[in-house]
Amino acid sequence: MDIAILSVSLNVHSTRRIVDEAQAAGHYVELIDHTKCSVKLGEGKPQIFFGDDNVTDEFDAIIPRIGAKVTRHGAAIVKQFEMNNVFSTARSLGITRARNKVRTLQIMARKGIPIPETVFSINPDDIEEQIKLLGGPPVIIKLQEGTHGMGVILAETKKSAKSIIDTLYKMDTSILLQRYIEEANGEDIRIIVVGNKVVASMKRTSDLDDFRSNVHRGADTTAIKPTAKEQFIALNATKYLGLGVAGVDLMRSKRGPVLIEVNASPGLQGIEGATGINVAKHIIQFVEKNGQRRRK
Ligand SMILES: Nc1ncnc2c1ncn2[C@@H]1O[C@H](COP(=O)(O)OP(=O)(O)OP(=O)(O)O)[C@@H](O)[C@H]1O
Repeated sequence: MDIAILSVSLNVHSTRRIVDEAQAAGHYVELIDHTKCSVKLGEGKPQIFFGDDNVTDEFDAIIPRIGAKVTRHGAAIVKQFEMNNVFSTARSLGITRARNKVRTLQIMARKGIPIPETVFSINPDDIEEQIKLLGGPPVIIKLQEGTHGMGVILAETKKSAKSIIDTLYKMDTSILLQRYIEEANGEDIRIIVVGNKVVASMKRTSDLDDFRSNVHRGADTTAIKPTAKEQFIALNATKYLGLGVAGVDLMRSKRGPVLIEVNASPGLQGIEGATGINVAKHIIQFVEKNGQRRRK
């Protein structure tokens, strides 16, 4: 097959892993930097260019690894490949939905997937009420589009919560407020779903002096077998968002597992290291099953 990885650089570990596994399986694989792609619409079939190269009909499948900073343009490029009937491991709608935590949680709430008690608002006159809706402090304050744990704040008192929330509202920053799941003890669970199957799972445990369990924040990782309920949540969340490949983050709260967020381009280094599972190979096998080989 001819496969394009949509990623900004081959120096990204996860991109490299996917390229290596695709080549090992005998596929032709090309790195397409979506930030250097243009689309021409108008007369005839829409054309996709990578620099000067017309890549409209070059690939049987694409694997998007769209970073946080260029989600909108990246998703538009994915959409164009989709509209031209090229298989993608992530639908463009899924990429944009997963990018925004409020959007993700709204969809999960409608579908009955358990999530932490969450409030979103932009009203600075009503902050005490909003904190009360979560049962009072401590509360978690999150940027709607943060990554790697940046933009996740624990406010332990009403005073600090009020001043932080007020500042962020006045700076026109989109945030959400969440109950602090203290009982999780700084642990969360990352489940990797590939094509409707749970292929790998790990527990991430935060550093002693941090509540955030992101690998980028120095969390420890161990392989786990998720419970049947956790697997159910991960598989359904991925399906509802429209993603073929996803990293689903859960926390174990006192009322059971709750979904924190879904990542459309999950990092592979942490999970492959913790579990010894070749996740990149699973992704390539998923592409082999679903990509339409073009007639040349
Ligand atoms: N409601 C909460 N209660 C307690 N801890 C939380 C809560 N929400 C998030 N955390 C902690 O903060 C970490 C980062 O949160 P979250 O995953 O929402 O942010 P992120 O910046 O999008 O991270 P990533 O880029 O890895 O997905 C989580 O891994 C978890 O350890």
